[in-house]
Amino acid sequence: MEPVRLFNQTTMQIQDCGAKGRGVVTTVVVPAHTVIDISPILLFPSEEYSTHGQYTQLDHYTYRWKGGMALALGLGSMFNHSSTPNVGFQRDIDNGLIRYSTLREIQVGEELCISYGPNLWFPDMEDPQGQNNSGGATKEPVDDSEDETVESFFSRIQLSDDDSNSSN
Ligand SMILES: C[S@@+](CC[C@H](N)C(=O)[O-])C[C@H]1O[C@@H](n2cnc3c(N)ncnc32)[C@H](O)[C@@H]1O
Repeated sequence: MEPVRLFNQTTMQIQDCGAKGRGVVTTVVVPAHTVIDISPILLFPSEEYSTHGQYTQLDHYTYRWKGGMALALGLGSMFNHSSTPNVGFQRDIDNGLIRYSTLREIQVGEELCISYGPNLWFPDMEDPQGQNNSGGATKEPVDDSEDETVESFFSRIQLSDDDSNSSN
């Protein structure tokens, strides 16, 4: 696939990311803590999702949401997973939106990835030896408490630092 420039996102492109399929890549340096996308969501009520949606391609793209499962329209559905994400996201339930922001400075040509949480339903190509790399697990999308915000990301990093200090 040839990289596709987006009309509404002049600094991002969708491109082939090998075994992960399509992904989002930046064509400029993006500073840390920059909101890079706000995706409106399409809500599938719980009953409709459990009867139909979960048996379709939608199941690879939806986020857990209050009252059902949500499809992020636009760029939000194109972010691949990384266990060391460079993008965090925050659900805005009241407004039916997901906000995506960078967790660190991102360089030209880097892929933008979010964390899907601990229960992956595919083998993780970014982390083949990873402990969450259970490929084929039942999909269990992250819930609200697991949203990777800039704040939660940095507090998690802080915890890891503490852990490694204590084991030294
Ligand atoms: C929300 S979609 C992301 C966009 C998708 N790559 C596409 O081309 O439409 C999620 C799917 O992307 C693939 N994917 C995402 N992150 C991956 C990773 N780290 N390793 C392997 N596959 C990944 C998996 O097939 C997953 O079901």
